[in-house]
Amino acid sequence: MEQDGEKGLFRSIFAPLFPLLGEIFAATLVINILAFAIPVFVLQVYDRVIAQAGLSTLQGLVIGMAGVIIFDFVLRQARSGLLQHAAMRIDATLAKRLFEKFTRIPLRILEHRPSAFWQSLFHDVDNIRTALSGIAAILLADLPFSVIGIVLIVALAKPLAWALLIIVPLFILLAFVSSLSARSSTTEERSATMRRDALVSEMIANRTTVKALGLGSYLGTIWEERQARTIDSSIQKAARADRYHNLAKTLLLSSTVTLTGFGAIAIINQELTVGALIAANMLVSRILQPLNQLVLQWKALSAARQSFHRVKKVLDYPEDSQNATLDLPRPQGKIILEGVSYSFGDQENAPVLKGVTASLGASGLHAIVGPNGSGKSTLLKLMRGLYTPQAGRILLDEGDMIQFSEAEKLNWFGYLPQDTRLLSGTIKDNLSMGITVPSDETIAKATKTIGLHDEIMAMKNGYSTQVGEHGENLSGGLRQRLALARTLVNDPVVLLLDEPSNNLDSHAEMALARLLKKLSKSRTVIMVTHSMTLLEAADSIMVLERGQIRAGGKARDVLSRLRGARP
Ligand SMILES: Nc1ncnc2c1ncn2[C@@H]1O[C@H](COP(=O)(O)OP(=O)(O)OP(=O)(O)O)[C@@H](O)[C@H]1O
Repeated sequence: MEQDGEKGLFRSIFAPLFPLLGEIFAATLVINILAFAIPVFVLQVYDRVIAQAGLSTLQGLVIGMAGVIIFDFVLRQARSGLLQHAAMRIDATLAKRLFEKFTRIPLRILEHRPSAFWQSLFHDVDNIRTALSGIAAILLADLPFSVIGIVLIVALAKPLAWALLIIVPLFILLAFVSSLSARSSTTEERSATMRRDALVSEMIANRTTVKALGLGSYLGTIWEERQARTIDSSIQKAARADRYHNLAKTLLLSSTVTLTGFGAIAIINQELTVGALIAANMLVSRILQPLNQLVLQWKALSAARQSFHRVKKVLDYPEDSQNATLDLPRPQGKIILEGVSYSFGDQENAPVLKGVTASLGASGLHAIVGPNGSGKSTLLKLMRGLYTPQAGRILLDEGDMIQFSEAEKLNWFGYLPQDTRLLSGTIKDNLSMGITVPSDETIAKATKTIGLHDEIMAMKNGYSTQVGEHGENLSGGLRQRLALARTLVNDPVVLLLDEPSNNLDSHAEMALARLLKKLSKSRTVIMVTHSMTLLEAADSIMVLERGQIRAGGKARDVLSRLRGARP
């Protein structure tokens, strides 16, 4: 099954390149035929020109060889160009597929792996391109044509042909053993590099905290250990590759001595001419050189093979459903939770949510409260369809959330995460990047609703203001309100807000409470909050504790019960 999938991906990537690969094959065939002209030339010079003082033959041979050398150069240049072109096309196809896949993989899988893992996949595509356009690919392309050399040796120097039966399999065995060793050392090196890169990317993402808390020396110790591991695995990989390469060189030298020794005996026995021995030696090295190089290049090929395997594995991950099967009408926005349970990862992890049952909306302002870690944010992500419950169902109106496509959920839900981040670009970019057909009117409508439009217009660059990486050029409060406006641009029917009053002062918090109350007249607004101002504006409150509903009902009743329960 796995094999089939891999072949399938291979075929789908290489099939459009068949005409190009055909040209590469033809060029390689001619290059390899031309390569055998030199040994034949040498044979002729020794056995005819020198033996018979045939200067005119020599003249003809030299002119012919000059033509061969020029043609060989032109063909090699053309083949390199074609290989580069094929590798670029493979890179472009694979990288595009990987990028699209990344945007479609369910959040649970994305969260399961560190960011360094996802970043390294794009380096994997680079690895594949480099291997396919480099010397390793040329060697592989040349390899099958060694058969021509073997046939020529049998024709020119029959008494030496038996030696090839020993030497060539020895080289193939060496290349095979070297490939096994390259595979394991590439895996070790990659895992060490990934651990180091994970630390570096976390450190860069949190550079303010690193600076403010003086974490330099703490992180420095961890970095040194990981960097040392990376260097160590790199050195070990190189040492293993060198060992096999040196072995291959020794084998090459031994082959020359063996062939010359037995060749000399054959000449003495008059079974071979001097020219044939020299030509045979040239032919053997012509066959063995690529095999020798291949032993060295195997680490690049092995790395590319493993990269392809990893990319393929990720391309096989499941996807969020993308396209709607029916053109459904806009829902009312009623959210029903039926015995919803959810746990992160393995079985031994205690479920974060246990049999949560509730009905929220349609319309109204609903709050979810509870201690830290009680599962509030997880429940909000489940309602947005970012996670799928392991037991129970979540319904939007009458429909199970599972059946809705990502496009439908994007249209119907506005979701504000707890840790809101903007992306590099302008204010306008950030407000319009989630909409299929952005218009200035819809953007301005959203910012006016939040009361942000005038504030943005008063800025020097207005909607063209650059927000910086993660929105760091803006104040926390402005970032939060822009993120809120972003949830409104699609005019969603359900608003899911995780701690919407984060970073807001009391004045902005009161304005937000009024705004949410107004919005909740025509849509369902569900918020996770600890803000008393927002809770007092809510219609209903659900209290979560250790993943279960401890209390729920009208906000007034729940608040008075909670106040009464306080010591
Ligand atoms: N992506 C994740 N992978 C693994 N465990 C997670 C993940 N997200 C949350 N958890 C765990 O699930 C539990 C509930 O987390 P959640 O963020 O839903 O709680 P919360 O009530 O929103 O907490 P807070 O009020 O602190 O934001 C916690 O124990 C948390 O460690």
